[in-house]
Amino acid sequence: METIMDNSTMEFVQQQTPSTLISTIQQLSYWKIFVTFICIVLVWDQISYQIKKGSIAGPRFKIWPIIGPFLESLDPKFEEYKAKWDSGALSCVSIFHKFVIISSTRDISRKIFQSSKFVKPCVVDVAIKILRPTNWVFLDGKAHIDYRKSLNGLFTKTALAQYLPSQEQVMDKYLQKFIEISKENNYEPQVFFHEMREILCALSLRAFCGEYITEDQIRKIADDYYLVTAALELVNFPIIIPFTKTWYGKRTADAAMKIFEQCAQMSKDYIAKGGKPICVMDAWCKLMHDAKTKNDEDSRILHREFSNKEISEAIFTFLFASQDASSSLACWLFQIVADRPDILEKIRKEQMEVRNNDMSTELNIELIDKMKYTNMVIKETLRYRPPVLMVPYVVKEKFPVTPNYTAPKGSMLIPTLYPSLHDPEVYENPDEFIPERWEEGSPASEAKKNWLVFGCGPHVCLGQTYVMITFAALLGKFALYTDFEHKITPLSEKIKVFATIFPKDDLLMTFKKRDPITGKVFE
Ligand code: HEM
Repeated sequence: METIMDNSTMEFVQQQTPSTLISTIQQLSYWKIFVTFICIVLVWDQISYQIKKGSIAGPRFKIWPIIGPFLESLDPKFEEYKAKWDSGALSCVSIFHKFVIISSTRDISRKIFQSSKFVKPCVVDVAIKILRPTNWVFLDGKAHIDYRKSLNGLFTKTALAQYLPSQEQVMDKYLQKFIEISKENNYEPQVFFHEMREILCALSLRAFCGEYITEDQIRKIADDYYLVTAALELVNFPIIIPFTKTWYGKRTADAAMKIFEQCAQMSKDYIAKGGKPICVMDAWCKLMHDAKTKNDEDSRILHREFSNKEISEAIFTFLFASQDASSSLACWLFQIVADRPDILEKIRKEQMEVRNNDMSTELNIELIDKMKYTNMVIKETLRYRPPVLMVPYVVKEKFPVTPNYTAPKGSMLIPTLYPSLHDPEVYENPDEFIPERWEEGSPASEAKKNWLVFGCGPHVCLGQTYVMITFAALLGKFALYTDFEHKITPLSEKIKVFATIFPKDDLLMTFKKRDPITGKVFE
């Protein structure tokens, strides 16, 4: 029934309402105000979630009000991620005020990677403090593209060839070390997860800083680096409080960058004296040095004089980007190859052939180019167990991801890599490890769009060629000079998520000395 009020009644109500409201509020206890406020926040939290969610997959309501699945995110599980990817091409969760959208198809993931107008890489708040706000990785748009152009030259095949001799020395040293550690443990399988992280850190630091960095400095950075990984976990307190994870992480990063600054100056001096580049820093200093004398405007802009601080921050980002992903690859690669003696045998055969059975052959790019089968094993490992499962981006402005869904500004948009790499239409029996699927001209090798291991678009991995070359060299040498065994446990094939992914049993292995010519194994 409609109620009709005359003018005088209306005036009365208008005059009375504010004071009635104030007196009603005055009569409310603090407790009632508090409860009302909480109710409004809870209702708003649910409504805001519904609006942002729209038609995409995700929990019908925020089961845990406000916090969402925060507690689950403290201990991420691969199986839970997988269930999320399987739930829809786009799915969502909301944790506190953050709305997170996950894409699981190849084409939507590629679209996100390539839409720098709408998205930029998303980092946890504390990363800006640890990597420093001045760091190049936080650049966006044209500034980022221009900076990348000046760095791309440090990771070309020609440049990488210069770093191989120093890397080979590191491989030889750790080969002996792995054998000694195993011998001390009577060749009983033991956890090799930490050793894998250490060798990868040492390999990177030698490639990046050459001989300017000492063995002690390498060991110190390798030992402490896990503090940086822990500080940059997805869920961490954004303010740096003394003696917390983030504080230790920042301290470690600052100490490493101080060392890199000193190395940068040594490299500049060496190149100024006409030295030949043998590491990333040298290659960078040489580009800067040559640009000064070149009559080429572009090259002078790209290779302007970078300060030692800038170089040190960039080198730290290389270490940061490589350390976890490369360690993950190393763990899976050694486990998988050790568990498949037929594959190991083929690698050994190829390694002997490319060296013409001459064990004095030193590593070089031509040699690595010939390691076709070894390369296929590495590619298949990256496909089978991609170290990076997802790459978080943040939406800069409303982004029409599909014709039916627009991602709201400020939300987190996460393209995933795993589903594209396990797509049964491209990779037959995707959950089986089959290096031969990478033969030239095969469906897998032709499906370039599915190869998202290193991302795609303007932020595509700077180190991808470095990864393929370094690992072919590493696996080849270990296959020739060691006999390695892996102890299979029920957890070996299970995936543990720690920034990247690792075998859940932390890789139980043992290494014995092997004669590459006769195949004789020494105890
Ligand atoms: C198995 C090892 C590695 C994997 C799986 C991997 C994967 C990735 C992925 C998925 C991205 C994000 C790409 C995107 O957003 O489109 C990335 C970025 C990056 N990676 Fe790697 N990476 C590896 C090793 C390395 C190494 C060894 C280096 C350095 C030498 C490196 C340097 C970088 C850098 C600097 C970026 C950021 C590039 C930018 O923002 O412009 N990565 N990597």
